[in-house]
Amino acid sequence: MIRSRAGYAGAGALIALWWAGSALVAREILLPSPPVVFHALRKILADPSFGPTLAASLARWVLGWFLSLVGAVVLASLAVGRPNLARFLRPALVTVRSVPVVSVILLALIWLPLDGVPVFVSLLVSLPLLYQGVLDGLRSVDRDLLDMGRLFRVSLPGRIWHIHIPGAAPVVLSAATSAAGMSWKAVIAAEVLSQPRLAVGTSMHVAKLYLETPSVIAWTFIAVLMATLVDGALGVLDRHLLAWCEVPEHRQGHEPDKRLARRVGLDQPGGEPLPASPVQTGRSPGSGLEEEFPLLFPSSGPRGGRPSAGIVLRSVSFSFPGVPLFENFNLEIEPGSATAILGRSGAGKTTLLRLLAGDLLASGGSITRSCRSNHRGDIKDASGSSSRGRWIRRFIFPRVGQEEFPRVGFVFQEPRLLPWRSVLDNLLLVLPRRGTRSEGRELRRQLAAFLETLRLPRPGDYPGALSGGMKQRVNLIRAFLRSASVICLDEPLANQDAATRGELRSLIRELRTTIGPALVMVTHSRQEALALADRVIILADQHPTKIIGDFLIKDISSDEREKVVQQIDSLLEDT
Ligand SMILES: Nc1ncnc2c1ncn2[C@@H]1O[C@H](COP(=O)(O)OP(=O)(O)OP(=O)(O)O)[C@@H](O)[C@H]1O
Repeated sequence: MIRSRAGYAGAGALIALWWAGSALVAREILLPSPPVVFHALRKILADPSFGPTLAASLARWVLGWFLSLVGAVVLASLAVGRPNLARFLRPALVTVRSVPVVSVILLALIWLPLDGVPVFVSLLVSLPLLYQGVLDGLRSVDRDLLDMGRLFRVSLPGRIWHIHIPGAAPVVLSAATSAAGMSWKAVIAAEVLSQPRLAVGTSMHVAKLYLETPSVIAWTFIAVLMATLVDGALGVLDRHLLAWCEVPEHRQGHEPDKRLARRVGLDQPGGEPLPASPVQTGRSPGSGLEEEFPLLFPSSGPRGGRPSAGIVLRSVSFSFPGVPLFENFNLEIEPGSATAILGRSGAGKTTLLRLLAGDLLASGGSITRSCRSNHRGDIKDASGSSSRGRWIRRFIFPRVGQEEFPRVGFVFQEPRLLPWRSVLDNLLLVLPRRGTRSEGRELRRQLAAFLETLRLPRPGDYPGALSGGMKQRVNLIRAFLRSASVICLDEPLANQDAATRGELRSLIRELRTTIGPALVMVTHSRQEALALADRVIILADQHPTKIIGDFLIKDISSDEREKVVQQIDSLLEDT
């Protein structure tokens, strides 16, 4: 209120100054008084050609700005992961940015028809700003979220819509607003010089020719007003888009999301949050998950059958530049087993997990994920050195891979949830889109009901409203959806307090018992490995690494277990 009062006072002072100046000059042709300009403004507004004139100028402006936005998005998307292309484009963009607008207009006058000049100028003036804004926006997108999208084989359009756009929007919008203001001024200047038939700039030029100073100032007012209105409209768009891609205050609390409630068909989504207690669904493998939640745990996918997958690594080689991590590396993960990988920091545990998950491609040897389908025998998904077919499948048609067994789920050390999406939408992201609206609604209903059985957060909550432990639960659930047949867990209990670790361990056991995948877990904690795994592997602290300990700890007596624990401890001390 105070700000707007101050603003009115400022505007009043400006008009008073103008009035006093015009009285002092006392020549209308040099500085007309406000009433004279107001009169000229009324005449312009009453003229039937005013609407079409303004519309034509706005159309040129918007067209040029929009083409520039499209060009900026294309160029920046290509340049974002390619530093050489970004460097290649830089001189051209710096040149365009540095050339005086009037030079651009004069050249455009030589090259283009009159109507095209303002559009071209608007495009060229906006392009460097928009390109830089989109590039900075895309660079600011969280890499971890992008990795998550890729690992869960979210389709390219899905990743663009759910991760890239919300992640980049704040930076892009601010650049788009600045570019819009600059290009409007450039359009008016281009119209003054090119004089297309219907144009604000042409009208100003004509008024100036006849020394109608009040009309020139009146048209200037109209131009300023239009720029202010468009700025305001962009501000509204800004707020709407930011509300969509950011986490507004009210979503961080425990307010019920009524729209979501309707979407999932839950009667009381805003009820008290369920207590964070260990999960007790009392299920066992094959206890009817497929019947109760057929869309989450399909029993008759394209290949059919409850999955029980294993992974075999044969003579695998893999290096990062200057770090030969694996050479002639062999490992076999049994279907349905739970394997813990221990070793010093830097030994290559996470890299091994990403190779198992298919996120990294081995440079040599073979990695075979296979599962026994109930319906059609063995199904294999072999990967080794990269091939074009595999590249196309992973990046262009990731859903195709997702529909196939064996599916691999991944649990990250940190939750990697989209902050601008609810828990439900975070989980839906990794599930295939349903064909019809009713199928989609049914999928959401089943997901919400499944979360309820697991005492997970209310589906409408946003990650910002959840505790670290709750977020990690969602992270775990996400990996187990769609009947994943192998789950890779990268230090899933790190950064949690003792009580939460206990709850998360219970959840992992529960999900494993209920869904039945093979688990491969990287951990630094011997206790965790012993609590969750039935096999412990220890990697040497050397490059290339090798397995220096491989212990089966399932169904062994407490004496044997004691011995194994001592051996593990001594190997971990030696590494
Ligand atoms: N993207 C990368 N580019 C280059 N080197 C990498 C990359 N990722 C990992 N490395 C290197 O590979 C080695 C193994 O890394 P990795 O993360 O697999 O080890 P880790 O055993 O999981 O370690 P930690 O327990 O600390 O997570 C390290 O020396 C690391 O510096």
